Amino acid sequence: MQKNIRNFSIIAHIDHGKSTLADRIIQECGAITDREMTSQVMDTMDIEKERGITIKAQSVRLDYVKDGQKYVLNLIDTPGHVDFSYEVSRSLASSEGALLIVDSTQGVEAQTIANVYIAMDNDLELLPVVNKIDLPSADPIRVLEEVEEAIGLDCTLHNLISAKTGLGVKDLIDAIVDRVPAPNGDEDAPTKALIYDSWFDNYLGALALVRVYDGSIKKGQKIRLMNTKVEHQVIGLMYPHPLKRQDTLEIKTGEIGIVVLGLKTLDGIAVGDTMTDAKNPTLEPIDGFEPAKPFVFAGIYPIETDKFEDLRDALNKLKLNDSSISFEPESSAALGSGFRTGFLGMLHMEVIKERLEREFDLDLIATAPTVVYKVEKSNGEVIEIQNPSELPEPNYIKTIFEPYVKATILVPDEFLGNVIKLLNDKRGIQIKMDYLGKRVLLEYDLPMNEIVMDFYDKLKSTTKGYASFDYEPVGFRPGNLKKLDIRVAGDVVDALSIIVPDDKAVSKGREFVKALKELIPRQLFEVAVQASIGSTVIARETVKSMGKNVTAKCYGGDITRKRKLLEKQKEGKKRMKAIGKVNVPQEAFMAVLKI
Ligand SMILES: Nc1nc2c(ncn2[C@@H]2O[C@H](COP(=O)(O)OP(=O)(O)OP(=O)(O)O)[C@@H](O)[C@H]2O)c(=O)[nH]1
Repeated sequence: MQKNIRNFSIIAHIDHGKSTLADRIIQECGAITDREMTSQVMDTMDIEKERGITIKAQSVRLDYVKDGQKYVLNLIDTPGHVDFSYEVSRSLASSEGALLIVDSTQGVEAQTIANVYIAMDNDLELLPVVNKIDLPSADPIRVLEEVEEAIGLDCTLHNLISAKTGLGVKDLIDAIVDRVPAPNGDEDAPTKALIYDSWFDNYLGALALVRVYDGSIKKGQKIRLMNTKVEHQVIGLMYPHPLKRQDTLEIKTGEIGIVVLGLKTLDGIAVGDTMTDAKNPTLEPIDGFEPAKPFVFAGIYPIETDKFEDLRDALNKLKLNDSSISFEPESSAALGSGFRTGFLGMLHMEVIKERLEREFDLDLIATAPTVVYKVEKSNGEVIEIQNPSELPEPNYIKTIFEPYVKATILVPDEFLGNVIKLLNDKRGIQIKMDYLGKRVLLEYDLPMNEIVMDFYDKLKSTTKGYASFDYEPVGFRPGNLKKLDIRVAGDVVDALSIIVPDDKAVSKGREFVKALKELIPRQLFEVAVQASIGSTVIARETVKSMGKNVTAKCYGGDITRKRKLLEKQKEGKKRMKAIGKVNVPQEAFMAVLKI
């Protein structure tokens, strides 16, 4: 019965306690015993546990009794990091309400605001929840005032909780039942369901997590995916649960559930697509479908050239689970054969690289990440560039367009000057500036490439860690940009080319070669490191020759020490790539991020 269903999400800034609260709600509903409750059931991936972040949205169906009435609560966990904001918006679209969690010792942060905008776009009932009230520094009254001021949300009705101790959590669940609206789909209409997550299970194959809006999905039904237009048979249906999923024959109107389609890949099961009945389809898909698009690209190369096929296999396997990764073979004069790989953002890139190395035992070199540029050529043709080295010669280019984002930043006013200076350095354009007590809320348009570079680290260090930041893409704009090449021992190293604003080309070039000089180890000969634009050299540094054998110091005496040194050298080599005669370490390919 729809009137006894409550679909809700939890939104919060990173570390404000979403996962902890989700675990506590699950426990309170008795879905998991204390013994089963390992540390944070909702974060299941190893890397999630290690880094303490939520990458994939997890959902769970819970039973709850209030005033003698049985309710089904569907808790839809959302990822916390900006890279995964697409999944946040799909998760929120599947709910009628959201708990807005704010840490009582921190207050509203950039991501709180960004997520609230998404929730408001989806007309969700927002329940303000102030967490961590067990901490001595908790200041819930100030935090509630801030929520009212920054978000304009009426906080007369609110919940004060400690997700850690469980204080206030039962009252919160009662509030969910009372205040989150029940779904009100048309039970007799053709099947209409939103895929809001999909993943790959080694036993069951591709799985789609859906929210049913109208009609129902039945076991054995032939369904159609409206965007990809493919049809599949429903092999099985389950209700989601982090430990023990429950089989069912039907997912009814207003419910969420997992659809087993018996497919060997995730291809075509795109998050955001609408699932309907193949014979009696609904007329309109659920709107707002746009597939998750990679925004950041980097070259990934095996250090040992014969591992190219292994890398391809590994990427194919990861893609089964994560359809947002894209990759195509590319070859680099400097690095050999590898793949140009697309990611949702920097964290996503780090996670994938780490998984490739850890789960597939590969030694990899990654080039500095770059955004996608659109180039209008003199002949009118428009091309997309995922790799700076693909940029056509200047006389073939009419305009280069670069992607922009809308950035939301919250910063204590004492650091406002630093942050505005940083944003100006990063070519930011101010849209909005509002005071929020002792903090300032800034909205800026920024070239995305500046964020891919070390914007976040700089923001943190210039504000002693007190600023918070979130962003969303807002399309392409023309830029005055040039390609900067790096030559090592006279040869252009394609994997080190970058695209820079014209007026910063010289200073960037100087800093880049300085950084490289420090990173390229001394060789047996002198190595020139130069920056050039076209054929003009704009900066140069020299790596002096080392002259001596590293083991020479050991006088041939202490063999264990000598072996250790050689071992160390070998370790060092693992992460080096020979470019011509010069060994270049991994760090050099990332050096551009630090200038
Ligand atoms: N003292 C105290 N600590 C809490 C409370 N709730 C969460 N924490 C701690 O705060 C930290 C972050 O909590 P998480 O639940 O991982 O935060 P999250 O919002 O899920 O973070 P992401 O999944 O990365 O977005 C953890 O160390 C928790 O133990 C609370 O009520 N009181």
